[in-house]
Amino acid sequence: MITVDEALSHLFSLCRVMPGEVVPLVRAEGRVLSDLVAAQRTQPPFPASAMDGYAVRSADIVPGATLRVLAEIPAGGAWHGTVTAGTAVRIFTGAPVPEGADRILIQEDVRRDGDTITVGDNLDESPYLRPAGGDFEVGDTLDICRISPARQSLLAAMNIAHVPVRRQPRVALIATGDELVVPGEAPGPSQIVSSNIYGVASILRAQGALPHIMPIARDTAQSLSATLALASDCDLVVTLGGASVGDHDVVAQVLGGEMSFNKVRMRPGKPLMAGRFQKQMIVGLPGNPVSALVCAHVFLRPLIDAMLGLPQRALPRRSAALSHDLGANGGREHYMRALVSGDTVKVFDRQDSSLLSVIANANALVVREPNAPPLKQGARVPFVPLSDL
Ligand SMILES: Nc1nc2c(c(=O)[nH]1)N[C@H]1C(S)=C(S)[C@@H](COP(=O)(O)OP(=O)(O)OC[C@H]3O[C@@H](n4cnc5c(N)ncnc54)[C@H](O)[C@@H]3O)O[C@H]1N2
Ligand code: MOO
Repeated sequence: MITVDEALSHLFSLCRVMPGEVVPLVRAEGRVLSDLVAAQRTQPPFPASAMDGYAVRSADIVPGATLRVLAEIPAGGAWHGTVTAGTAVRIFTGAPVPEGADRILIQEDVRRDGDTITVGDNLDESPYLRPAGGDFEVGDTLDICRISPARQSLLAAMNIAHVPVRRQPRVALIATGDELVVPGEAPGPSQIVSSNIYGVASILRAQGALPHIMPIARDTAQSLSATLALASDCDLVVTLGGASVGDHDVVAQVLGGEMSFNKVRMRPGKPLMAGRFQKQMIVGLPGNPVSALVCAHVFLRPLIDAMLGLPQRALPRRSAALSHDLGANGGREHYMRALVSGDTVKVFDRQDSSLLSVIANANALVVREPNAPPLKQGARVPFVPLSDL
């Protein structure tokens, strides 16, 4: 058995970075840049007013002073004169600040009477002037990253209408097992509803992949091979179940010999396997629903990031204080379903890898090293967040 870190390194070396494509800016959210992108313009392109008020010379601003208003500049407008001693220009937020002015006096601080303003006596001292290039300069770059909503707006402001991104990996998901039916179907007396695949698909989608749920493969080599053939145009195949040592664990039987590894010293998730089969990358997840979901977080999320050209690294960890004592760990790294609130974490009592109702209420996986000793309430433990906390 290999460690979780070793398994991740294998996954990174098995995968290939996706080719690039260009998408319209409106389609770029959540995608990953394939190249750094350079701003096509400077923002603001001119010194701009940050408030509605009057462009003035700060030397003129003393309580009670009167200034003559020369012109008016709305956002999008321009005035090519100069603000000289004793004058002001009416200006609005976002408009270019005229020559000579070094301060915007907000309109709340003046009294206007025809073409004259009188400076009030309780002044807001901020200059309210945004210098040209205060946000970014032409040629400034956005490095390779996932495009968040804010970055999408930044790209727009940089005047990037078409964005170079990595193609989204198409991931075929194949549930295996004679006991499975699809949700909505009437299960036979010894059948259950296939469940883990839907959560795994969501995890992949959130990471930027395009999951495709394939027909259920039955526990025969022929059925699995036929379903694998349907997935031949996918960038990654993920099987669920049939990975362990049983007589009917068909994934292990068909693919096992070809895999780079087929057991990881972790709990849940021991029967995880991965390799290349007929040139295609395959990851075999264990069938137990919680094992599949935990492995999707711990392995598939970093794998998808690596395929998208992002840094090869494990999920980031945080830490919190235990709200109770916790027993010693066994020989496998344990990813325990837990609930973090504020700076404390409660590890759920029931950790069986079949319990979807438990992981459904978890927002974190507390990570216990192999053979870790018992811990007292208040001890800090590392955890992997499963959702925004
Ligand atoms: N003698 C041993 N038995 C088992 C071992 C072992 O080392 N020696 N490992 C155990 C561990 S750990 C796990 S995890 C499971 C994983 O086995 P498989 O990957 O072969 O999964 P299956 O046997 O196909 O299924 C396990 C369990 O999960 C249910 N399942 C499967 N697919 C789905 C699905 N799509 N949706 C919902 N539930 C699913 C299946 O019915 C089984 O109950 O093996 C242990 N055994
Ligand atoms: O390793 Mo299994 O995934 O514990 O149930």
